Amino acid sequence: MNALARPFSVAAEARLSSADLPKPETLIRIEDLTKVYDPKEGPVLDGISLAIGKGDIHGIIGRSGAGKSTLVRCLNGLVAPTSGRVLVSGREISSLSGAPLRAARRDISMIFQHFSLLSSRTAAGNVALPLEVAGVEKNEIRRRIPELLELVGLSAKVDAYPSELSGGQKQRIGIARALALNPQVLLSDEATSALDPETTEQILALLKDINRRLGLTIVLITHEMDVVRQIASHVTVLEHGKLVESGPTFDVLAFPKSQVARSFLSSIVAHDLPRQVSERLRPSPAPGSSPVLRIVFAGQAAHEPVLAALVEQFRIRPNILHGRIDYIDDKPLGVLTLVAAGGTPTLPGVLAYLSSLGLHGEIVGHVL
Ligand SMILES: Nc1ncnc2c1ncn2[C@@H]1O[C@H](COP(=O)(O)OP(=O)(O)OP(=O)(O)O)[C@@H](O)[C@H]1O
Repeated sequence: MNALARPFSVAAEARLSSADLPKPETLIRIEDLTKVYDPKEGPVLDGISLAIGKGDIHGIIGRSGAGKSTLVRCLNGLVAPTSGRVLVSGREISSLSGAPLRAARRDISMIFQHFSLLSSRTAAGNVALPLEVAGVEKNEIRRRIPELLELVGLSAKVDAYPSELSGGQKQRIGIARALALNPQVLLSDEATSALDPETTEQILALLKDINRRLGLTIVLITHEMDVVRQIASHVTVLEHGKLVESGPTFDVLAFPKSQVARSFLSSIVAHDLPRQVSERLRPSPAPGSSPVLRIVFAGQAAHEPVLAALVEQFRIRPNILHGRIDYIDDKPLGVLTLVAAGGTPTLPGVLAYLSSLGLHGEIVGHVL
């Protein structure tokens, strides 16, 4: 297939945005959640309301100190909110304590950045731990361990101690342990932050696979938008304890409103200009210059013959510089950058035309 035609045709799949699909059953409901640790510091979480669907992989992203860990710890009752409610499967976690809270927590397990494995126990011993604490019979534990280790691809390491395992293998054990009691929700607190990019990709693929096979709902906190792009079906952006943006990952990343989400789009399109062009790029038009136009193809308008319209309607001679497709939640997001020769006088009309199609058009600069 012609590489330049690809953004148009594949983007058609994006028309089936998750926004168009029937809404899944809500598993986690967060209602007007506020947390104040120190009244002198103000709220760390400020009026957060959010619904997370059953079977979703929901990314919570924000800069350091935005309140991500606090929010996730409110979901399993490790942190008690100052006001507001958290309901998981209709059960109000934020009102529980003691034995009922411990019982509810069996349904909501967690994996951590530094794995939190017991160094004195083998892989099998670590996976057995939650089963032992829950009072599961020895025979049943013996049956479950190989099953769980197989699920995470580590059957061969049953007798290995954590010191004999790589970071990725330790996290696999952490995941097997977290799944031991068949939870409905898995919370992931920066679970790939200590891993190299290749191992991160493998662990994210494993989480996605487990999500699909078991229908497990995953809530993951991260400061890396690329983790969200690779795995999350939905994303919530936190800034200074406030929810600033939330929705299907594709929609948030393709049409970002917050600075955090916008910076992702800039990062995937920032390096797409050939050096000969970027060096000649000027912020303002000059006599004889042509604008450099970047078009982001996403959503409804993928079937429109945009390039033909630029030529016929706006008398532009497009010179394609770069085309690229990224996949977000398995949906394509296409970016096309071109010199719009002869297009300076009609630029406002071009941008209005793209906008009327729901496409994002942007003037990157001007070249002579
Ligand atoms: N137990 C606590 N007592 C007092 N303040 C706390 C406590 N836990 C977190 N905070 C404060 O709450 C704010 C938000 O912290 P939190 O860990 O929730 O943010 P975060 O987005 O997860 O940050 P990071 O990415 O750095 O882990 C920070 O200012 C932090 O110092």
